[in-house]
Amino acid sequence: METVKIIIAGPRGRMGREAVNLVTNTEQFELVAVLDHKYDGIMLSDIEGFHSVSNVPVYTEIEKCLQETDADVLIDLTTPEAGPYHAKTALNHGVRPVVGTTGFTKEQLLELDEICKEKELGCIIAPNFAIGAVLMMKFSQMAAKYFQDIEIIEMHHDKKLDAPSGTAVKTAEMIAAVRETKIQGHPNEKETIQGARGADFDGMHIHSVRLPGLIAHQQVMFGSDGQTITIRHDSYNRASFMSGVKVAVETVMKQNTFVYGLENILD
Ligand SMILES: NC(=O)c1ccc[n+]([C@@H]2O[C@H](COP(=O)([O-])OP(=O)(O)OC[C@H]3O[C@@H](n4cnc5c(N)ncnc54)[C@H](O)[C@@H]3O)[C@@H](O)[C@H]2O)c1
Ligand SMILES: O=C(O)C1=N[C@H](C(=O)O)CCC1
Repeated sequence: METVKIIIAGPRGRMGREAVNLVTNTEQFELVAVLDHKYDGIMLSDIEGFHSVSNVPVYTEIEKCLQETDADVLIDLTTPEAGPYHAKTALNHGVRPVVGTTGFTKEQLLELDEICKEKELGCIIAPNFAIGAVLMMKFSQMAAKYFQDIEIIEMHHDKKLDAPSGTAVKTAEMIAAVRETKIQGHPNEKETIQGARGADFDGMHIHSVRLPGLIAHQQVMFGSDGQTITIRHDSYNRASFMSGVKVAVETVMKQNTFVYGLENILD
């Protein structure tokens, strides 16, 4: 495999730091630039925590970064505001996005799909890069064929911007694809405190927990007469996401389509 030249957006973030580690420690990957919202024009090695990373310029403007850098892939680990624009701009410059940033709307996903078709380029949007989380979603989809009453409880650290999590939305979408719409609970149920029953997705309920101490966790509960099943995944650190990022970068170089969800590229 030829060396893959990579830009990372959000390098100083919790995920971005892990991604810099991954890229700089993977033989066939090369970090060619980073995109931040400050420190334009300096080198990454001048920033605390990155002294050993040599020859990587910092940009604050994506257009300039893409024009001045010869890159194959943009890994985006930023915010729901910045991520969609970064992915779109990368594609328009012939650079393939691998996006971990969550909080994209359906319309934004559709637009990226259209640009991929037009440009014949690959793009991977993965709400969760942890292989265990992908299995949790697939197992939940399997269980939903037999258990139609479902509550999704996602639990994250309290610095998270979007709710529900991208993983919870993706799980609900995967379940909705195999389950007939069902309005759950008592037909006359009423919330005496707004939000008590969580968000409604096709009759399923999604509950978002935010607490310091947590990283990324989700349990999907299924109920039927006299029995329940709980399918749960826990990420205890952000290294848990990196094998998925590596597979996504390798895969996006080989295909020219839009992919939403790591389950679509894992064997
Ligand atoms: N897909 C996954 O497996 C996965 C796992 C963890 C987190 N996430 C998602 O990844 C994103 C980042 O998470 P995090 O915990 O690292 O957040 P974070 O707040 O620690 O990091 C985000 C970084 O993005 C930078 N940033 C913000 N706006 C920017 C811009 N316009 N240009 C360049 N950089 C910008 C910030 O300075 C910050 O360093 C979130 O959307 C989160 O939900 C996804
Ligand atoms: O830390 C976060 O933020 C995470 N977000 C993703 C989501 O929204 O599903 C995945 C796990 C970590």
